Amino acid sequence: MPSRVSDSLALHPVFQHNHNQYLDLNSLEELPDSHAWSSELDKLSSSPDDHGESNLPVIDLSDSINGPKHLVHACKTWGAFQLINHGISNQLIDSMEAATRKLFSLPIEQKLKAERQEGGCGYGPFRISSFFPKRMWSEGFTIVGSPLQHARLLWPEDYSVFCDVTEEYQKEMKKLAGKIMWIMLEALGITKEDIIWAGPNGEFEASGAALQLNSYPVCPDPDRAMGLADHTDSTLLSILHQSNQSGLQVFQEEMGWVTVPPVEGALVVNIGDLLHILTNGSYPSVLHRVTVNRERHRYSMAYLYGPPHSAEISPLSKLVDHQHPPLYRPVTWSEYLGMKAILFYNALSSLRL
Ligand SMILES: O=C(O)CCC(=O)C(=O)O
Ligand SMILES: [Fe+2]
Repeated sequence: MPSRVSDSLALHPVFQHNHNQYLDLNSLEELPDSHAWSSELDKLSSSPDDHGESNLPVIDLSDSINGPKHLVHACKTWGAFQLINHGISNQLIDSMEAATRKLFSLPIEQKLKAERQEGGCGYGPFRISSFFPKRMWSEGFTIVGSPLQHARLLWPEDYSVFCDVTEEYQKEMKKLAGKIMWIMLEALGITKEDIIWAGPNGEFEASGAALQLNSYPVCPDPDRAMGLADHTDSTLLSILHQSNQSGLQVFQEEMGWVTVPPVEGALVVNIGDLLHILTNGSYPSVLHRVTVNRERHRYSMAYLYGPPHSAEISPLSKLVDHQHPPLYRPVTWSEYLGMKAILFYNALSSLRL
């Protein structure tokens, strides 16, 4: 049984890319055939229905009267929201974004020194790339715990700046994720005693997480390319910072694909599959994807938050009764990552009772 998130990422490797996979996207003037995406590759109709102004709710975490109410409504109807006044300093977010830009601006040969091995941490394409015959217009960097080992390969002389900001960012994100969890759960009548793995103080001390840094270079033919194909996250929830460039879209039943524009100071929160299971479907996970553009390089930082590695996640007993039977069988995060690596879109439904 793997003991950590990084071990289970490594145990469930994705398609092994060879080096010519790593075209330097920044230097291409035409879209290569390998990256020419066709609409059939998307699960849902992929016409980029840009609804202009997003209606994704913006929630003010400092508003203790209305904030929680609006947050819960957003979870039920959208599976996502933008969060402002979340307490993470602009300075920390800016420093983390600067570190992300610095990383991706390294020459490709340098980035490949920290190439992701066997599906775990490091530099490489998105893990979900294996499910698609075409490549996505993006590059990623996955961090679980300390990035020291990889940062040393990238910047032998000067790795501590990257490590310090990354560790501080992860620490703050973990606190924020725990806070959001309790707002969501308390609204459903769940208390600290109901979730053993929340720990004695309900602080989710043993929770697991990965920090996924993403880069979407300027694209010569954005209408035929895909930054990140539609997917749900295999998390409890994910907290995303997007640089000042739109591209993220969430799928909403009535509206189709809706663009989530960057809002000054806001973090985007997405519900993942494990919270969907835990809440017996009350908070559905949200399908999302990323489009690219020809004007500006886009970056994002996704904090992927999950339960302790071996905790069994199943619908909370308080949310289950005769009228509401449990919809999913128990699963650990590790097991679920393994299922997602094989079944992808069908992983969640394969757990249906
Ligand atoms: O870049 C984005 O906006 C989204 C990234 C994302 O969905 C992910 O890393 O899972
Ligand atoms: Fe995602």
